[in-house]
Amino acid sequence: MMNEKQVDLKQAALIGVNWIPCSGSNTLKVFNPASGELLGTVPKLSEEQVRYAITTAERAFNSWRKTSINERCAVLNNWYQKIKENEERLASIITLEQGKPFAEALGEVRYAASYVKWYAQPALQDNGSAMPNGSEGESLKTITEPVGVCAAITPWNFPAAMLTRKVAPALAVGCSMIIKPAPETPFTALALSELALLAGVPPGMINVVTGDAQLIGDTVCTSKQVKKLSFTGSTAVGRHLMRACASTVKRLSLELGGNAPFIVCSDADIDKAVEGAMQSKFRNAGQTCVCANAFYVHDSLYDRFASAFEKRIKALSLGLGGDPHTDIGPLINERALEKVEALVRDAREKGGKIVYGGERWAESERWYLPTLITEATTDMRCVQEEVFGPVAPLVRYSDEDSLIASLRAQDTGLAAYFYSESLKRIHDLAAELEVGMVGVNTGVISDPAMPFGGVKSSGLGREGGRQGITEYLETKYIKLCY
Ligand SMILES: NC(=O)c1ccc[n+]([C@@H]2O[C@H](COP(=O)([O-])OP(=O)(O)OC[C@H]3O[C@@H](n4cnc5c(N)ncnc54)[C@H](O)[C@@H]3O)[C@@H](O)[C@H]2O)c1
Ligand SMILES: N[C@@H](CC=O)C(=O)O
Repeated sequence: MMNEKQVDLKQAALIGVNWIPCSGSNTLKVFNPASGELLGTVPKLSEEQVRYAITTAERAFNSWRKTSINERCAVLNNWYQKIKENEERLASIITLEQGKPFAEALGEVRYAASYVKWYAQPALQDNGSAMPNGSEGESLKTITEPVGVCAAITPWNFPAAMLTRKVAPALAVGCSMIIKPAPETPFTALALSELALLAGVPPGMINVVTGDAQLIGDTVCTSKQVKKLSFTGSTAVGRHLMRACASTVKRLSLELGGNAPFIVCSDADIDKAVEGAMQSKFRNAGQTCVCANAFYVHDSLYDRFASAFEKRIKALSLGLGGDPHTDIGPLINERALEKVEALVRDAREKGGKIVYGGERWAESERWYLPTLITEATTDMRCVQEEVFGPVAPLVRYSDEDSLIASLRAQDTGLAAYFYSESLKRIHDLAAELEVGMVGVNTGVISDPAMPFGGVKSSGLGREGGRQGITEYLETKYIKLCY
């Protein structure tokens, strides 16, 4: 892994071909979550500068939309190659500003690149249809057109993948982008955008605006020039942006918070379930939107599952992201740590048994110990809310129908996981769970070729797969009489 000097962090915003440097004290400071050290700064753009970025994106859109699919896909392929050639550098930036172990950061860069490669396929694009049996003298058809200038607001937990998952399909169909990265992790977005320019993405097609979230959000949401907003982040901010977009009736994609149940059915293979639980819970120290949140374990194998899970959790090693032995990095900031502490305190007060962990790491206050809570109950906050940390509450259940009914009543609906060896149960449960994505006998579901997204308050729309393309297209119906 490289250090901050070796990776040469781009401390600027990007509008068109211009890198806007920091000036004076009007800057955002970016810290290394593992050490608290200042990594660098990016400028806080003014409203006028954000408006200028939008106009620049509109100008770029007006020529890029006329290019051929093959030309656009060739540029995306070049971008993919540049990302691959720079994967170690990009992964180092992610570890420095986000904290995840370097191997996970490298995994994220490859995952991010896979979206660029996926959307570089011309055959994915639906170019409309014709009605075969139109009446004599008329033709009925539809064509698709890029929606126009788009805005992407992205979170800190997957600063590379959440960006390419939006930008690649947008560019593929001809849209330009204004990107607002999370203030904690702007350098990954800036490095990816620099590589896009080097790959031949025309200036203005990708603009990175840094600064005050509220100001940038209000400016893009109320701009008539911006035709679509794609947001990934918390449900609270998603709701706010949805309201702000109402004035311009903007197209919206919202990838919001989850609370994924992980069910271990009475006929589950315990070893496989524990393996899946480890992968699903502790990736990025639990700071993943599709992380298993609470575990619902059938009474008949609760104790065996808990003891095998405990053994694996105790073997996790905490440390710096650059250390190849590290499984768990720091949490992103003090606010995140305090939230996890509050949820564990609440579980303890309500009778949860802290079998392992339950506090900050003695060696550094920036890490939270991987934590196992048994005898968790559904009234606990760590079961009801998205923990976003390395805490695994285990709820005991015996009646599957009432469990499913209570999960269906949840407000969130991003992902769900379950382990079972019965074909009938697999079929029935996958249908009954009210979520956008289901993992059956696996703890890992993400794939660029498949639609990612949630239902209920977990969001609107899908990213990835063929569906990810249609989010950036309008359909036009043409009736031609001759
Ligand atoms: N469904 C998904 O695909 C997905 C993926 C990753 C993360 N998430 C969710 O994101 C959350 C964690 O990320 P977070 O803490 O960065 O979320 P967040 O909502 O606080 O921030 C996300 C982005 O929104 C920006 N933002 C905040 N307030 C804003 C405002 N008023 N106007 C405009 N922009 C604003 C932030 O600066 C950041 O760029 C979790 O809930 C997680 O589940 C969801
Ligand atoms: N890690 C997720 C994104 C949300 O955090 C993914 O698998 O795409």
